Amino acid sequence: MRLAGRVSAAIDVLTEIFERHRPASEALKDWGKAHRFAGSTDRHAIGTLVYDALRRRNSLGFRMGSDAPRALALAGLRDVWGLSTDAIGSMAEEQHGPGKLTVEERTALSRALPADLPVHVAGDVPEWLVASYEKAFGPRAAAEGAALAQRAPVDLRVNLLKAERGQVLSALERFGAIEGPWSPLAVRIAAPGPETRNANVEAEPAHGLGWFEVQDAGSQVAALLSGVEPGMKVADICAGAGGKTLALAAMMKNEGTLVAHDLDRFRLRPIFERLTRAGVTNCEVISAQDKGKLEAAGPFDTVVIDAPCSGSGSWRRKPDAKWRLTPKQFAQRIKDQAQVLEKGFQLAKPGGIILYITCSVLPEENTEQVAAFLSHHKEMRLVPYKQVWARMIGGVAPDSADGAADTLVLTPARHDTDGFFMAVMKKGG
Ligand SMILES: C[S@@+](CC[C@H](N)C(=O)[O-])C[C@H]1O[C@@H](n2cnc3c(N)ncnc32)[C@H](O)[C@@H]1O
Repeated sequence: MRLAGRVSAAIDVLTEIFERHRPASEALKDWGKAHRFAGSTDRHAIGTLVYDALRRRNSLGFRMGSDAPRALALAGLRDVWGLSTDAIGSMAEEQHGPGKLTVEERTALSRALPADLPVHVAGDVPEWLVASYEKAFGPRAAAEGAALAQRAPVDLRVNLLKAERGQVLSALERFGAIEGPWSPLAVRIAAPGPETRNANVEAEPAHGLGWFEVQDAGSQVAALLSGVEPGMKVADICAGAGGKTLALAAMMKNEGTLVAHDLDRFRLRPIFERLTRAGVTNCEVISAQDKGKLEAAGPFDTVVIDAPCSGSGSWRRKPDAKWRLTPKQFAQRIKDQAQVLEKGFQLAKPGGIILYITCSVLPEENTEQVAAFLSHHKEMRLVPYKQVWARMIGGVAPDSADGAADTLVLTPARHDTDGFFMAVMKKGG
């Protein structure tokens, strides 16, 4: 396929996503199934344009005066792919292309945008969340939003139960793998562009051997700040597919007890295969159907709560979720977090640690949630994250993106990771 055909396909996929409220990944998969003639390079380029347009829906829509699929795709070619208006115009008129540009489209594609764009446009943030962004980041709200609207690299966590970082770097040399930021276990592969294919690292023998897992460097830091050590009794009570669980098991060197639990047994399902591949031998998986079993396994030295959240810190990777989130869902997540924090409190032993994590940058889910929890539990206190960082990671800990002294917000703009929040809390003692 030539670019013209790929752009038309991207417009069709965006239409499907908007009109039928489909997740982008599913809409793209279905398009591929229905157009078997398209090769993997075509599918990759179409997917790249779809995701680029979704990440920057507000700013691209502002440029065009419309956020219709065609407008977003054309503006994406201009603002993200760097094509000139003339190049877009010629492409559009080719066979299978999206059709001749109108005079209005040409004007919109050629104009310079004003410097003082509102935050929801400059930062590609849903308008109803601007107040939250400003609460977190003050005058840097737009810059933080804009960084969350860029393509993201692929980060891997080296599994020390099976390999060293040097081995993984060598195994993935042809993908241009380099050391990732902050975590001593992080390996990074640069974000792919339209012409550079995604590194399908999970198809590599080194992945099959359990040498690494795909995990953002920020998520790796979150696991490290749990402070867990070999021999401890640890519960990961929102384990999902086990991203943090695997990291915790490696930190424990398979010594001690690790319990992985999740309310949703379907989310938990992939954990079994992942634990086996990673060589984890000290983990017991307890689903919500095993009534009373989690409580009976406690109390725990450390309870890790990787809480359900808006996912705002992952919007580089799941940009459609950014526009799908509703105030009602957001309010529900906040209630869920309060509930799971209570559960964690019950499970932690006196003197134990609770690590509260979200993959969000929004204060309602982060500092405000923790403040509410601490106000109900006078025996809980925050352990400044820099103390734990010094012990577990070493070197100078970065400042939190929201300026907080004791809790840490990592962001793409400030730390070159996905957005994450972590609060380490101690129960009495
Ligand atoms: C952010 S995801 C976990 C991601 C996972 N820890 C990882 O690293 O891949 C949050 C999880 O919390 C689970 N969850 C929500 N409410 C819960 C509750 N009250 N108790 C336990 N798990 C809960 C959800 O099913 C979801 O799998």
